[in-house]
Amino acid sequence: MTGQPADETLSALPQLGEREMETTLRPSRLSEFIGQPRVREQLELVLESARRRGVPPDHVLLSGPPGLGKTSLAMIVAAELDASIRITSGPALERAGDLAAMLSNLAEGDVLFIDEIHRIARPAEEMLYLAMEDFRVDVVVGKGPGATSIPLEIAPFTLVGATTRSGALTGPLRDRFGFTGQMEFYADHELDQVVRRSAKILDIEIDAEGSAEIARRSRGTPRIANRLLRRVRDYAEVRVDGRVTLEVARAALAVYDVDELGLDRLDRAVLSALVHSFGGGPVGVATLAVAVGEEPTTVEEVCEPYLVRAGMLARTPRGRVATASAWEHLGLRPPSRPDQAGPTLFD
Ligand SMILES: Nc1ncnc2c1ncn2[C@@H]1O[C@H](COP(=O)(O)OP(=O)(O)OP(=O)(O)O)[C@@H](O)[C@H]1O
Repeated sequence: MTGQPADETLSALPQLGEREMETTLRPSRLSEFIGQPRVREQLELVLESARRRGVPPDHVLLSGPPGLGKTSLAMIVAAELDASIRITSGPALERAGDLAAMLSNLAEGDVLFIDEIHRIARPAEEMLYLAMEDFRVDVVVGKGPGATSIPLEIAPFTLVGATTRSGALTGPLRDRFGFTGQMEFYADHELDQVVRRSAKILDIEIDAEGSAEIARRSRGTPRIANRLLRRVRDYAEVRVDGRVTLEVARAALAVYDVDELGLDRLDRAVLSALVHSFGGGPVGVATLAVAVGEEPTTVEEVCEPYLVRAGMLARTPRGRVATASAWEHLGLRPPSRPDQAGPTLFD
C-alpha cells in the first residue's frame, strides 16, 4: 500500500480535501490538457478513430507516478466521447460481486475508470478479463457442487485503468488493454503553463518569474505545482500585497521547506540515509525504507521515480546507489569511486 510521505506540501499524493480543489483545476478537454504530447496524440487518434467507426474505443491503461494527470485524462476520455464515467478503484473491488454490480449498471458506451487497478483482488480481476474481451460476466450462483454459472451480457464499455505500477499488473490483464499511455514527469515549461492556467482560474496575480519558480520546484508534477501555487498565494496575501513575484515565491517556498530542486523531506531522508548510513549504496529498497521509516512501496513509487529522473539515484541490480549529484545536493563531496569512502563535509 502506498502511504503518505512525511512532508505533505510536496507529496505527489492528494491531501485530505484536496480532491475538490483539484476538480476546479482539472482540464476537461484534451485540447486543454498541458504536456504529455505523446500520450495526448496517441489518445486523440484512438478516440477519433472509435468515434468515426461509431464503436467504443479500445480499453485504455494509463501508467505513471501519482499526480501526473491520470484521473484527469480518464475524465477527458469520457468527455471527448460524450459518455458518462463511473469511477472506482482496485482496492474497492474486493469481491467479484462488487465488480459485477458495477459492470451490470453500465450503459452502452460508458467509461469505467478503475484507479490503482494493480490492487484489484484476483476474483474480480478474472471477471474483468471476460468483461473486457466479450462484454460478458459469469455470475456464480450457489456454493459447492451445486453452484451454477450464469452468463450475463453487459453493455459495450471502455475501461480506463490507472496504475502507478504497470509492472505489478498480471500479463493477462495488461494484454487486454488496446492502448497503454505511459505518463512522464512534466518539463518545467509545461508546469509553468499549468501554474499560469491555475492562477488564472483561482484569480491569483502572478508574474512570469514567479510562476517559473513554482514550476521549477514542483518535482515534474502538476498536483504539486497546484499545491505550491496555493501555498505561495497564502503567503502573498498575508505578508505582501497578494501579487506573486519571484521574491515572493522564493520567500514563501522557504517557509514551506521546499528546497531548490523541489525535493521534499522524504526525498532528502532517502538520499541522506543512502549516503550517510550506506556509504552511497548499493542498498536494497526494503532496507532503505526501514532506514527512513516508510513503506517500501512509498519509497519505490512516490519518491524514487523523481530522484531517478533528477539524476540523484540509480536503481542497479545490486540495489539503490546515490549519484554524485546526490552527494553534492547534500553538501558533501562524492567519493572518487561510488562504492568507496564515507561522506566528507565541504568546509
Ligand atoms: N496536464 C495537466 N494540465 C493541467 N492540470 C493538470 C494536468 N495534469 C494534472 N493536472 C492537475 O493535477 C491534479 C492532479 O491530477 P490527477 O488527479 O489527474 O492525477 P493522477 O495522476 O490521477 O493522480 P492520482 O493517481 O494520485 O490520483 C489535478 O487537479 C489537475 O488539475
